[in-house]
Amino acid sequence: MIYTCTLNPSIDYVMTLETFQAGGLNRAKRAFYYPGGKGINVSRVMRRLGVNTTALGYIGEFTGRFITDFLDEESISHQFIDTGQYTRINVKLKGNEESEINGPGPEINFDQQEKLVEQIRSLSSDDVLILAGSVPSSLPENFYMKIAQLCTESGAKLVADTSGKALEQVARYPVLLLKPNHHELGELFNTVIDTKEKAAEYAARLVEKGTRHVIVSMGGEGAVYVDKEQQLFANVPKGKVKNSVGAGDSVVSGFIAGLTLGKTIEESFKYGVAAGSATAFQDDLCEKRDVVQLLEEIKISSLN
Ligand SMILES: Nc1ncnc2c1ncn2[C@@H]1O[C@H](COP(=O)(O)OP(=O)(O)OP(=O)(O)O)[C@@H](O)[C@H]1O
Ligand SMILES: O=P(O)(O)OC[C@@]1(O)O[C@H](CO)[C@@H](O)[C@@H]1O
Repeated sequence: MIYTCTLNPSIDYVMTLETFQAGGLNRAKRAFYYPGGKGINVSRVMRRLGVNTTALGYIGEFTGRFITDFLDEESISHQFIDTGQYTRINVKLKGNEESEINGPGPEINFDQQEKLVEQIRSLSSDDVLILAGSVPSSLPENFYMKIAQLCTESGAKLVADTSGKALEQVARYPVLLLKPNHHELGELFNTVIDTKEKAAEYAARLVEKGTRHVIVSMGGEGAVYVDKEQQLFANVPKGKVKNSVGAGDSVVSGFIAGLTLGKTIEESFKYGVAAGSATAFQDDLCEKRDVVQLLEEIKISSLN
């Protein structure tokens, strides 16, 4: 079974405006409400691509119920732990440029932490766990590392889409897939990554540490894939970016969905990049037909 884990889910309250002026009254033209949080986005995209997952993590109160109702509606199974506190609402403003205000997380007490640890401890080597998004400040700083350790012990395959300290911690474990963007990868190695060659060079260091697949997304500049055998570059399709929220999550979803459906690594990488761009080009997350349509615009070339 494939599980996603979102420690800090959200309702994404997306508002479109002509322009956004800080310090003034702004009126939105349109507003959308989506269940959010990186792991939840991965569950939603994978479902659309024909792969079922179970969503894990913490939710609470009516904002949490909005998420479970939405996932039920989309036939996505979930086993969330109830925090008894409001799931946050993240505000996404789409004016002349995109601005985001992400809420803090709830207080997760020791019992609630242990419940998640138990869920993860019960996974087996047949399972994949996709861990994505921020860690609420009430959780120990090494919580991602604890999860990585549990997966290593059980043999469950771990996928992580994170940054900063959490990325540094999970990269010490034998992870199935890491998908930093080029800024996050640069931050990890205290450097600036501004070319595909440099992205491949630093991704290869993660592979040396034990990660099986690394994808470095570089926004509109393309994406790089590295494993022990190959280093690939994919261009991204041309189009108008309407919404970058969830684009990175869609890359993870497309790649893992591809592998699950029996595609080759190269095809799965292409599928991931197509899913990322298909999400970037529309208001909500991508639909399968949009992903398939973009595939022919993506060319894969070798970097080694
Ligand atoms: N200008 C663009 N044109 C086409 N596709 C894009 C563009 N920007 C982003 N994408 C798509 O979105 C994917 C992820 O983008 P990015 O590298 O910004 O990841 P990220 O920072 O993890 O994303 P997120 O905004 O979801 O956090 C890219 O690999 C690509 O498929
Ligand atoms: O605060 P975090 O956990 O880093 O990010 C949360 C978030 O911005 O990420 C998703 C897009 O990737 C959104 O659905 C959600 O609002």
